[in-house]
Amino acid sequence: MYGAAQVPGDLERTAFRKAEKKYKLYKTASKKSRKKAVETDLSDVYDFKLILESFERSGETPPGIFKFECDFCRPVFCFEGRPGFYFIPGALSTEEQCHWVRESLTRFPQPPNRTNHNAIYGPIYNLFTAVQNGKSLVELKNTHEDTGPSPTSSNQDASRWVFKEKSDFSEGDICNSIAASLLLRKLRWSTLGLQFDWSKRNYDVRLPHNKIPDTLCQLAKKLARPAMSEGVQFQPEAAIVNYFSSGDMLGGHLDDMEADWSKPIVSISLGCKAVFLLGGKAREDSPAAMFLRSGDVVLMAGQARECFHGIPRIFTEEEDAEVSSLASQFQKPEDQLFFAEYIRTSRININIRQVH
Ligand SMILES: O=C(O)CCC(=O)C(=O)O
Ligand SMILES: [Fe+2]
Repeated sequence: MYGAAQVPGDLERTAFRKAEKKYKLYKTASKKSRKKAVETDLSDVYDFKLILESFERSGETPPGIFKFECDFCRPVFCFEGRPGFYFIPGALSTEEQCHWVRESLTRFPQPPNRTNHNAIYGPIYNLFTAVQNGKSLVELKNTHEDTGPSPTSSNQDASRWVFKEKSDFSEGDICNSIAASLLLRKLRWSTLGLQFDWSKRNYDVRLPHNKIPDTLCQLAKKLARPAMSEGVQFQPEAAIVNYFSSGDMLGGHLDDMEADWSKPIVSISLGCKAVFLLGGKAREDSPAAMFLRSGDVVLMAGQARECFHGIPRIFTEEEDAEVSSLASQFQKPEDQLFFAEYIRTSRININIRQVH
């Protein structure tokens, strides 16, 4: 799925790679002033917010795009010549977006769900609470000390990582420490339901897991409807949550580890605006670029499942991110400000899959 082996020379030459280079973030080299994003030519990027507004005014769509006829409660758009790809602009209300941002930062990274931090620290419980309380994850030298249930249970004889307040430890007692706020910044993915094993690039059904939360399951079933055949229901079994901060990208890839490609991947965008590339079945095919905003939903089913896609860019500068109205919802009570602070410069993508 991600980072499949490529010959560097070939990679540079493909149309997909060219588009990635065109849209990725470049910063000015200036040492004196704050580094700024170099301006990107975004004139070829489809903007479904504008397409929706114009459709609501005139009933018309731009060349190459049509409104998909279905009984979904919001307009769904498709590209001519790209079957199986559906774009639902503004599918989630601001309230729903807030809810899923909270869940993505609090509940989704909780064990037995795994995150990119597992490999280094073992399972970490209550990361977001630790951020709110200004804690650090510290590696204790003396592992005989009884500190109660450890956030890491993987290896009792080796080091133990526990959250502590700065005032609770002296540098001599510990080997290493990392601020919880930094761990949250470095959170890159979490997996829900059946656990995806990145090293084997497959689902490992033997790994302990919880079912996808019921509310997410219900939402995904509803959102999947435009891409489902009559009388068939989407069965969410796994989800990957991607967390992006400034400069992060998701390289062109296929999601091909699910058994039935007629079933869609339901992909929800939250937070900062991004550019999404939808390519063809080969990396040599020119991709279409489109903005993804908070609340947008994309479905990829059937032939679209065979198409390379990726995120070359997220916009974290205030003037481009289009996230301030979402962030302003997290004002009260006081502890909600951590969500606002996070989402102002981050993007979260929840993509839900039927595995079998
Ligand atoms: O972040 C996105 O919108 C796309 C994510 C994606 O393609 C994936 O996780 O497979
Ligand atoms: Fe994907």
